[in-house]
Amino acid sequence: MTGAPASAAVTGAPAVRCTGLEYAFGDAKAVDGLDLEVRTGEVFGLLGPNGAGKTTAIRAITTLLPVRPDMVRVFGHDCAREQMAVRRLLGYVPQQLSADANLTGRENVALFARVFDVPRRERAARVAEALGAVDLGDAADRLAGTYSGGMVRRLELAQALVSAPRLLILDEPTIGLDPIARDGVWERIHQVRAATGMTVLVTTHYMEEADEHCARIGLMHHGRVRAVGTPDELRAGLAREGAERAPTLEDVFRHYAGSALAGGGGTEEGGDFRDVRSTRRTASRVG
Ligand SMILES: Nc1ncnc2c1ncn2[C@@H]1O[C@H](COP(=O)(O)OP(=O)(O)OP(=O)(O)O)[C@@H](O)[C@H]1O
Repeated sequence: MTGAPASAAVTGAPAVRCTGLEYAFGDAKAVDGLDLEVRTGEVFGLLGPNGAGKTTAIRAITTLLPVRPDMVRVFGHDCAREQMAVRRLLGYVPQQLSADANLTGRENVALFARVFDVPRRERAARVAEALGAVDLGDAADRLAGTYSGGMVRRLELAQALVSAPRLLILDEPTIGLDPIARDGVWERIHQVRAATGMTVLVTTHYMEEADEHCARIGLMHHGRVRAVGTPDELRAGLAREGAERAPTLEDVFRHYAGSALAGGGGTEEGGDFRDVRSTRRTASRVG
């Protein structure tokens, strides 16, 4: 991938800083005093049960939901006052399907390149580069509607990467995928991150995925982060509280959220475009 764009105006600032972030839908507080810091260059996982407020927090960070000044900063830029500056630094893969089944992979990514203002003369090369980075070069000219579930997610990853973001935000990128397709998505994320130094903020229900792929994890429950640390720190923290046996991350989660998270799941092939659409519809209904 092309290297990250010029460094942020405010050097030394964390990739994301939320300070007392609140967001309510009517009377219902979806995010309720969230404090969160995502360090530059790390993969940070926001973990929590349905309704914990993960997606709402993510949408506030992406500037898709309005927030008050000084509640959320991205590389030092205030999400309330400097929305465009924030957006220029972001790549976002939402929970909802963002690829169009009736366009080819290349056309889907090209559309994002236009929306994100990739200079016209660089566009074709950047689109090809993004598709190559997620291993879709050979399938680039097929309709996305013919892709498997894993390919659809990788296509959405390419859409988010085409603008060479400094911060990639992924909302449950592997939901409904089989373990092989999940690994395929993560492999590409790690490759691009290693090449560009981009920061990754990801939400997931999958404990084992967070354990394996995230440098640090924030456990979210009822609109707030209840515990934060590396997976080892979180386990060690619970052990110090007198757990009878060596605690697992699942134990840590139960301790803070009082319930379990989802385990594995998905079909062997990672489903197809329609499966992805219906899994995510179901997921958003459940939420
Ligand atoms: N558009 C909306 N209108 C009203 N309430 C909403 C809306 N979006 C989310 N909520 C509510 O806000 C709370 C937090 O939802 P959110 O989607 O942020 O949680 P989540 O942790 O992302 O859950 P999931 O894992 O299911 O995606 C929930 O109680 C949810 O029902």
